[in-house]
Amino acid sequence: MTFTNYSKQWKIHRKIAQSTIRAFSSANSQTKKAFEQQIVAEATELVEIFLKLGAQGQYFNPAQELTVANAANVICALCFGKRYGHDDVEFRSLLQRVDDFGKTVGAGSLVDVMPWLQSFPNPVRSMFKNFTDLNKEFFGFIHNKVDEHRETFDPEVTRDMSDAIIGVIDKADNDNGLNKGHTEGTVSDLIGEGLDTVSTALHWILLLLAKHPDMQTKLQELIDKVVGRDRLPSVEDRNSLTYLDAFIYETMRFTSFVPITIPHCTTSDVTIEGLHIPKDTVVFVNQWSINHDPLKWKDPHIFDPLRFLNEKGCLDKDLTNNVMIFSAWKRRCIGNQIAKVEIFMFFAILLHQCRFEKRDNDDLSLNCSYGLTLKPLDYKITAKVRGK
Ligand code: HEM
Repeated sequence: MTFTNYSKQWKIHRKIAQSTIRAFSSANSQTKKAFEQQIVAEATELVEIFLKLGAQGQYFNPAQELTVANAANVICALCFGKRYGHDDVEFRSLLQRVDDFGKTVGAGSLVDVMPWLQSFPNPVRSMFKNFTDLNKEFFGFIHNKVDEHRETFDPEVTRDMSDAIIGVIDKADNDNGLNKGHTEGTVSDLIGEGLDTVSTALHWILLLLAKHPDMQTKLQELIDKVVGRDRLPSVEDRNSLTYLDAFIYETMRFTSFVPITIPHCTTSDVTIEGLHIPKDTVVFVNQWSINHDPLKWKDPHIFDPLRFLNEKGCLDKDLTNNVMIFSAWKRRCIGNQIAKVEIFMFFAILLHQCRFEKRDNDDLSLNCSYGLTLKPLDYKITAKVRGK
């Protein structure tokens, strides 16, 4: 779906994916609760792991554990009904594939503009071949999982998103033009898009928390006032924790960790502000530039979550709507709602339970590695338990 052209069939496909996500996250109060509980369980385990890694003031790189907690245990549980342990070999290897895919795609390829480079041996051709091999491996993994689901499919019991999608696409009576290949395609879109993005957001959030201890203190004072120390934060607390959401929006704007969207293509000749773009031209939305436009943002290169709060401490909706990270219009990300809930819950629980600190003489670089998402360079922090 993600890489298909706009068409009637794509519209049906997207609708199916959207309603599957809704059915497992926000369709009614029961699904909302189940989704939230799943995140709480993963975030609580993540707290334990961080505290263990940070025992006796040791410093650690949080990257892998963040990816496993979010990716393995939230997205894969939704898609496959299976939760993976933090040391699971099968899962670690899937994560490696997704990471390599991100790096290869993000590196850009001259093959895009000079397809004849594929015809003779050269470094660009090798990279393109790697990319093709990675795709094959990743789809092989998804294909096996979906096939296991097909073999044990029971129309009376929908165990997870894979079952739901099989039910609507494979077993559908009506001829909606979709076939079994679209079932695997939908599952791989959800896994592929949901894996890397949310954990990258959390990766930046931890870095920025450790880099700005004064902000971390203010966030923790607020969370203690609203939630107290006797229970964990919940989604219901969100309206009273606007500073947390402001911090999340500012992280998304400031880092713009999905700097450009998936490639799109003009469906007709178009002229924008005098610039002629012919039909079938590949175009991208430059989200980074929108999020750093000095005409829209005061001091765009300064990290300042308070820019999103008005004098009453409420979120300024006009400003939060201006943050461009999920793209816009017809191809806007369909996982944006679950992503926001996931990020908020992980962030709130980690903040409530731990204090994150950097080494005194470490400035924590804001430079990033370039892939499909912009990730912080490896950094180390420690986590200290927050008392009652
Ligand atoms: C912070 C987290 C996330 C960010 C920043 C993000 C961002 C994006 C962006 C920029 C696009 C491309 C839109 C375009 O090409 O114009 C996209 C597409 C998509 N995203 Fe997300 N995403 C996130 C999380 C998720 C999650 C959790 C899921 C699903 C479980 C998901 C599923 C999708 C799908 C299926 C598409 C393709 C939509 C289409 O082609 O119509 N995303 N996302």
